Amino acid sequence: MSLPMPLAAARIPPYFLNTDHRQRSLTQLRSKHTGLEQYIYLNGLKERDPNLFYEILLGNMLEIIPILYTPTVGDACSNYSHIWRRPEGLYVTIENKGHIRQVLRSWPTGAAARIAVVTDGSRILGLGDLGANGLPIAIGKLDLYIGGAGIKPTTTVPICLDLGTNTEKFINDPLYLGVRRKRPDTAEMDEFMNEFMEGMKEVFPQLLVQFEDFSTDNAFRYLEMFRNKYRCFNDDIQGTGSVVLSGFLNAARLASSAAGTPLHDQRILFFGAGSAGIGVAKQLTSFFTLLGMSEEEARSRIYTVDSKGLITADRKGLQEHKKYFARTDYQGPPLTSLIDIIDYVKPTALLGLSTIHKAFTEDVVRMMASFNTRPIIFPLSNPVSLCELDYTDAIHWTNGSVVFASGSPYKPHEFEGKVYEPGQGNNMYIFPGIGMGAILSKARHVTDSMVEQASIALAGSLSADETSSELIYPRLTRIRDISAQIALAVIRAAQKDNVDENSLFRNLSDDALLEYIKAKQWQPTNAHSLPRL
Ligand SMILES: NC(=O)C1=CN([C@@H]2O[C@H](COP(=O)(O)OP(=O)(O)OC[C@H]3O[C@@H](n4cnc5c(N)ncnc54)[C@H](OP(=O)(O)O)[C@@H]3O)[C@@H](O)[C@H]2O)C=CC1
Ligand SMILES: CC(=O)C(=O)O
Ligand SMILES: [Mg+2]
Repeated sequence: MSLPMPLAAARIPPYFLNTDHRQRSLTQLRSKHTGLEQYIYLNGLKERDPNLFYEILLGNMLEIIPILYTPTVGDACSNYSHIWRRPEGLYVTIENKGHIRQVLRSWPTGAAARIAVVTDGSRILGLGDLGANGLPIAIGKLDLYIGGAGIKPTTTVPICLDLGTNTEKFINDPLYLGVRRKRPDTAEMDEFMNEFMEGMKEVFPQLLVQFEDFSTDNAFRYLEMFRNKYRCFNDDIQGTGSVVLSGFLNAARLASSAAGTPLHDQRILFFGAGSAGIGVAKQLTSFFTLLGMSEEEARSRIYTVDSKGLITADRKGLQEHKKYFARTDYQGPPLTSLIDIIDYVKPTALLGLSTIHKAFTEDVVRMMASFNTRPIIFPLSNPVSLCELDYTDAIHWTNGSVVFASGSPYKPHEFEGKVYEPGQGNNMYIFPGIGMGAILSKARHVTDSMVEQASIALAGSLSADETSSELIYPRLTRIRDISAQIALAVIRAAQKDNVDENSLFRNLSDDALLEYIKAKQWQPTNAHSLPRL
C-alpha cells in the first residue's frame, strides 16, 4: 500500500535526512556478535540502500571485505539454506535442462549484463560440495568487482548452477534450498553446460563468464572446452595463477636480495595439486619461459604434492591434471611426509593449496628457515579455518624472516619490537581488473597473455612506501587504482592478441586509456534511498 506523500513523510523520523547514515549503519554492523550476523546485516543493507552499502564498502575495505568474502562468506555458504532472506541471484537447475534460455531471460537486467560469476557449488573455497548453498561466493566475488574495479552493480549476475549435491547432510536437511538429488554423470553435466553456455551467449551477448569453485576435473575440463568459444575464464585456475605469480615475483626479489638466489634457481614446492595448485604452477612455468628458460628447465623448478605425497610419474592412475608436473627424477620409496619431501627438495618456496589446516607445522616452518635466509611460505587455502599456517606462528618460527602471503586475511603482528604486515595472496586482486579490461575492450576471449600481463601489472604496482615496508602485494585500500592499472595491461594484451572488438582504444596513449578506465569506474552516489514505507 502506498500512502499519499505528506502522510508517508510523517512516518520518516523528522531528522532522518540530516543524520549520518554511514555512521548509523557501521554502528549497527559493529554491534553484531558474529561474522555471520554481520554478513546478514550487510546483505539486508544492500537490499534496502545499495548506494549506502557500497559507500560503506569503499570507505571500510579492510573491515568489510572479510565479511562479504573470505573468511566469512564461507560461513554464509555453509549456512545459506538457513540464513536465506530473499532472492539475490539466478539459479539454473538440472531440471531446467532443455529450456535454460527461458530461465536466463528471467534475469531482470537482461542484455545489460556484463559479468557473471558462475559456480556449481561443488568445491566452495576449501569447504567441499555445498550444492545450492554456493550462491554467496558468486555474490561476494561480484561485490569485489563492484567495489574493487567499479563495475556497475546492475550489470552483474551471480549464478548458481544447481545440479544436485553429493553431500548427504544437505539432501536430508528439510531447509536445504536446492534440488534433492546426486550430481549427474559427466555426459549429462556436459549436455547441461553446453546448453547453458550457448544460452548465456544468446541472452547476454556482451557477458564475461567467470567460472568459480567447480570441482577440479570439471574446472579444467570446462575451461578447455569453452575458453576459445566464449568470453570466459576460470578464477581458481587462472586468477589464482596470476595473483600468486605476482606475489611470488615480489617475494623472490626480497628473498634473493637477502640470499642472492636468482629467479631461475628457485625450487617451488606445491602442497596441494588441485585446480589452484596446478593453475599456479602452470602460470609460474609459463613466466619462467618468458625469461628465457626452456620449458623443461621451467618445469624442473616445480614439485607437486597431493594427499598421497610427492607426485611422481611412476605412480599408477595419476589424474590427468597432475601428469605434467609429475617428477621423473625421483628414485626411491614414495615420499609421503611433508618433512621428508622438504628435506629432499630443499625448496626456496612452499605454497599451500591443500585445504589442510595447520599442515605447515613448526618442524616444517623451521626446516624451511634452516636453509633459506628468507623462506617464501604462502599458505593459500581458504577460509582461515583451512589455512596451512597462522601468521603469528610463521613470524615466531622464522624469527621474522618469512616472506608470507595467505589466501584469507591476517592482521599485522608485532614481534620483538617490529610490526610485520602479512600479504594476502588472493585472486581478488586480479579478477576485478581482468574483468574490467575484458569488458571494456570487448575481448572475444580471455587469452593467456591477458592473464599473464595482469599478473605483471599487479607485481609492478607497489608504491614506494609498500616496497620499503617489504610488502609483496599492494594495500587493499588501493584496489580501485590497482584494478585500473591491471585493466590497462589486460586491454593492451587483448589488442596484441587481436581479440579486442573495441578498436577505439588502439589510438589512445596509456595515460589517456588509464584516465578513461578510471572515469568508467562506477561510484555510489550519496542519494540514499528513503526507507521503504
Ligand atoms: N588464495 C586464493 O586466491 C585461492 C585459494 N584457493 C584455495 O585452495 C584450496 C584448494 O583449492 P583447489 O585446488 O581448487 O582444490 P582441490 O580439491 O582441487 O585440490 C586440493 C589439493 O590438495 C590435496 N590434498 C588434500 N589433502 C592433502 C593432504 N593431506 N596432504 C597433501 N595434499 C592434500 C589434494 O590431493 P588429492 O588430489 O590427492 O585429493 C588436492 O591435490 C582451497 O582451500 C581454496 O580455497 C583456491 C583458489 C584461490
Ligand atoms: C579465493 C578463491 O577463489 C577460493 O578460495 O576458491
Ligand atoms: Mg574460488
